[in-house]
Amino acid sequence: MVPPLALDIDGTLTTPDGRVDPRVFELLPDWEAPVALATGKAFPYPVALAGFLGRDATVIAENGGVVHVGDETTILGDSAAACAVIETFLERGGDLGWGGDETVNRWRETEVAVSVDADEALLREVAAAAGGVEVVDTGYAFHVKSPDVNKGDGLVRVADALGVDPSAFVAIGDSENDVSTFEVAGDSYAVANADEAATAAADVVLEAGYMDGTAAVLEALRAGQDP
Ligand SMILES: O=C(O)COP(=O)(O)O
Ligand SMILES: [Mg+2]
Repeated sequence: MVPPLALDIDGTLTTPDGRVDPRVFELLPDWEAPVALATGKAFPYPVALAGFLGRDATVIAENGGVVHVGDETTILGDSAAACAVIETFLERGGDLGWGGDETVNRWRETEVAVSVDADEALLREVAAAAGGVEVVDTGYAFHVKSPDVNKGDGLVRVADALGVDPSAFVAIGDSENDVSTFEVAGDSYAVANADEAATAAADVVLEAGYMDGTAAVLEALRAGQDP
């Protein structure tokens, strides 16, 4: 029997150049246990991925700000403090770095994502002065979010709704926004490209990066082996 999964998306189910690795579509559609997609991306992205996998949308989005399980969506984060920080950041000459009519934040409900090419020092200075927010660096974006939500708490909520012990989950991820998931899941794996925080928090650091690492874990679990 395979375990339930908590899977990060960027850096974990993707290739180094940011594509969804095709093995995602071989390994996950028929996974015979819940698969929670736990991501910093805005809510529609993991919902779409789950849909294209032919699976129920079991989703922790926006770093835990939005959780969807069964037929219920719960908004846990509050974007007010993050939006105030972004307003000041922009007033002080900062730029989100996504270009014109960007789609990174268009459907984001509880936090604001800023490009890794943006002025990090200014963003952190404004965030620290305002308080009530944290800046999380996923390697793909800086997320200005409420410190009161995270993927791990989202996973507890998902597990409760599914009637599964959170420690039954196997988690795989690559960055500091996965640390809370690793703390909740029974077994945690950091892919080889993981940042320092994820590497330190994981039970196991994989030899292979991106989906090469993730696929190795999933294939072993499917074969009933210890990854
Ligand atoms: O949205 C990001 O910055 C990273 O997304 P991830 O949590 O799926 O890696
Ligand atoms: Mg990631």
